[in-house]
Amino acid sequence: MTDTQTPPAPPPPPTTPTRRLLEVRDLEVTYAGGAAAVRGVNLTVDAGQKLGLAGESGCGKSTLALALLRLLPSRTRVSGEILLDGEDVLTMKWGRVRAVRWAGASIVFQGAMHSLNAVHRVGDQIAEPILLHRKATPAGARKKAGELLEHVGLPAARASAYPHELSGGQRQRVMIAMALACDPRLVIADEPTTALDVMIQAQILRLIEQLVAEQDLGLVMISHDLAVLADTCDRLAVMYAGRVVEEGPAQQVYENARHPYGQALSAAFPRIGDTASRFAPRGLPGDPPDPSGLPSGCTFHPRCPAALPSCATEDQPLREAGRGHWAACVHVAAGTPDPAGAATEGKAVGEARSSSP
Ligand SMILES: Nc1ncnc2c1ncn2[C@@H]1O[C@H](COP(=O)(O)OP(=O)(O)OP(=O)(O)O)[C@@H](O)[C@H]1O
Repeated sequence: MTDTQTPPAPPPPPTTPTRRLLEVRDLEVTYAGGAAAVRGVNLTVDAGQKLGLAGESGCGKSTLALALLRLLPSRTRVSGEILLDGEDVLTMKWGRVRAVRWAGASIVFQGAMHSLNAVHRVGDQIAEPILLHRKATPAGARKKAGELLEHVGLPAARASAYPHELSGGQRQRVMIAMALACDPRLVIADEPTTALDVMIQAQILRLIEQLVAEQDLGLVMISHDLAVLADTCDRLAVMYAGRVVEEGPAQQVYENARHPYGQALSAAFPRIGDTASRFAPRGLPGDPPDPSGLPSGCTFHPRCPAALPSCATEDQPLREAGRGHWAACVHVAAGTPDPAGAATEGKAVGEARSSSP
């Protein structure tokens, strides 16, 4: 060997394997009265990843969130798989479900005033799951409640306050502290900022982002507001009539939605710097369908400005519309242009995508 010989290539840097926290496969939820609220949904969330779920009222977002922790009414039919850290929530024994509810995954519900108990001090409410799930002493649970309050930006002394003594933003911080009480790996936030003014909304969103990054949590954030989700999340899934009709990188779905429903939703939430033509709301006629009697074919076709005759009879699978971007639309399948720009010919889910992107 001479000293002019090329040295061997250094070993590749070690890569941290991604940890899959949630995998939802073919989830179907039908309420006792026959409402098919969630239909064939596939989703994944990895540690440190933030998934936004968007869609109009009634499209099944909250039903999906409740299904994740088996919080649906008892006569609801649920099928598919919900793998939380590899364990199927749908087939777990109840004792395990109860354990998983705080420590595996927790939910921040919309409207903190209604979710908190008005007659108990907020510190006691945060301490309760710690006492139940962490075998802590009352003093230890109270201490941890104070620390959690400080972690979400409130003085520990506010533990002695009742919910009505706090502002809306402070109550939402309490809800977030409570959701973190048992160190969950996944947090589901259902409209966490809906009732708050814009400034407080921004603070709560930044707090959620900070906590996800610090603790390498997985986040499923639900909102009807695509702009809020695009600003906060890495990926966006758009639901319509119980199905995910579009999914992809958050900014890409927001800026260049490929499903006409995603486009309509995106146009309804203009952003700063929009041109006048983009700013003008495009409007979407009609209402979402009743899940007890869904239209045939693509369920969006009665409201779709780009519907073809075949859409009334043929539903479309999610197809790749761009890198990591999927949409269930005949125009993606055919590679025909759409109002948002040039189309990419799509591969059907079965061709290129296993359960989820
Ligand atoms: N307990 C229930 N029994 C029967 N149908 C229900 C029940 N809860 C919800 N639904 C129906 O299921 C569908 C989906 O509702 P869901 O609350 O999941 O939608 P959503 O997208 O979360 O709406 P929102 O943004 O208004 O909360 C709706 O048509 C709703 O009427």
